[in-house]
Amino acid sequence: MIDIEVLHRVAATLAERKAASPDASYVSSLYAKGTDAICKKVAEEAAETIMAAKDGNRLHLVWEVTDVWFHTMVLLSHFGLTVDDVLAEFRRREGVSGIDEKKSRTAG
Ligand SMILES: N=c1c2ncn([C@@H]3O[C@H](COP(=O)(O)OP(=O)(O)OP(=O)(O)O)[C@@H](O)[C@H]3O)c2ncn1[C@@H]1O[C@H](COP(=O)(O)O)[C@@H](O)[C@H]1O
Repeated sequence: MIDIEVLHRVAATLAERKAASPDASYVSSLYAKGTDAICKKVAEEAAETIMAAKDGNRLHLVWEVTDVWFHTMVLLSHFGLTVDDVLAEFRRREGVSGIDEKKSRTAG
């Protein structure tokens, strides 16, 4: 199993890119364009993920999901958040059945 340290290293690079020139860094250029542009990339990569899945292309699916993860990490970083905030939320939800959680929303 590949460890998740690569996500932490990428997150650290994303934080560093806040001080970089948009001319020299794709991530800095996204920060400079702002929230709407970053969200647009997330939406584009999500659409490409759907197309890869519908084509049944497993390699493209991995590429596109990686693009989605990467661009959502840029979005988190833009808001001062990191992959650790998402991992903490996964930890909070761990073991809570999605079915039970949905039922609890309407209970009472
Ligand atoms: N993981 C990635 C990563 N994944 C995808 N991409 C880029 O995401 C961009 C968008 O992908 P597209 O297929 O939509 O490309 P495109 O059609 O040319 O983009 P548009 O013209 O539509 O904007 C491409 O330029 C990819 O190279 C990434 N760019 C950077 N990283 C990581 O971020 C770090 C910092 O990158 P820089 O800021 O560029 O140094 C890198 O060291 C990597 O670790």
